[in-house]
Amino acid sequence: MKQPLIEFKNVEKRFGDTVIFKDFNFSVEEGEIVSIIGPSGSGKSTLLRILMTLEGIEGGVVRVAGKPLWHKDTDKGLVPADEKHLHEMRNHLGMVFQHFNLFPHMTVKRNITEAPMCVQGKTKIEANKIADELLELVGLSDKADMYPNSLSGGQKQRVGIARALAMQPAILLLDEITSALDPELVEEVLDVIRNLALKHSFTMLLVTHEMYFAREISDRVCFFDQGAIVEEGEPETLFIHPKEERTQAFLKAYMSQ
Ligand SMILES: Nc1ncnc2c1ncn2[C@@H]1O[C@H](COP(=O)(O)OP(=O)(O)OP(=O)(O)O)[C@@H](O)[C@H]1O
Repeated sequence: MKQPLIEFKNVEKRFGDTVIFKDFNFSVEEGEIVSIIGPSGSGKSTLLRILMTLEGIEGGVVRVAGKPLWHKDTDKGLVPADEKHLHEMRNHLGMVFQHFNLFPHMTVKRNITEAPMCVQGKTKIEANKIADELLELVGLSDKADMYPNSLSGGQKQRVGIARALAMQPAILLLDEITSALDPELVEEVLDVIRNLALKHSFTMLLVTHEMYFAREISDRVCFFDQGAIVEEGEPETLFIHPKEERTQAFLKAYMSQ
């Protein structure tokens, strides 16, 4: 059987005494576009942060491309896989953050070429070629030599997407990428993601509050509450005929906004 690209198995995650995930199971197959929706504080961002090993776990297994991110040590409990292995895993994942996280002292182009050169050992010529193609993809070829602080929020986020794609990841993780934007800038960013989904068949895992967008582009939508998937399914089924009361109440509140 084909391995999922991402797999959480019986995962436990706590912050101090607060349990975020208990016996949590979740997976994403290659080629799938999965959206996670749900109320604030339900653990959606934590899920992505665990994948990026920005957060640890207390139990269970998280696998990326079939390989675990942590292993068990008899004295220390769960410890991250060695740096070489994590480095390899991170190459499978590209993350776009809510607040862009661009390097302010680097030009747009350098923001995109930095990781391919420093992490993947690409030459400047190779990295520049990738950056030029990606800047074209996100419609910002004319901004290559500008610095992030001279761009609009929507343009910054499009650079954020290009930067994540520059590492040629197998999956793109998108953490509420439009929630820090003024409403008139949201569509230009969503258009880039639409294009990736429709024309490039990219595997994606999105945490989003953009319900209409999740419904439009996802293969599967998961409604998350209190660290658990309450309900999941194809968007048309989940959005039109949610079974669970919690899903119904959440969608009613969000879709009427
Ligand atoms: N570093 C941390 N230390 C302690 N608690 C944390 C930490 N990070 C997150 N939490 C808590 O974990 C819970 C889940 O947070 P998370 O950010 O994953 O939720 P979310 O569903 O993404 O919320 P939102 O939609 O508001 O971004 C929240 O109760 C949050 O306060």
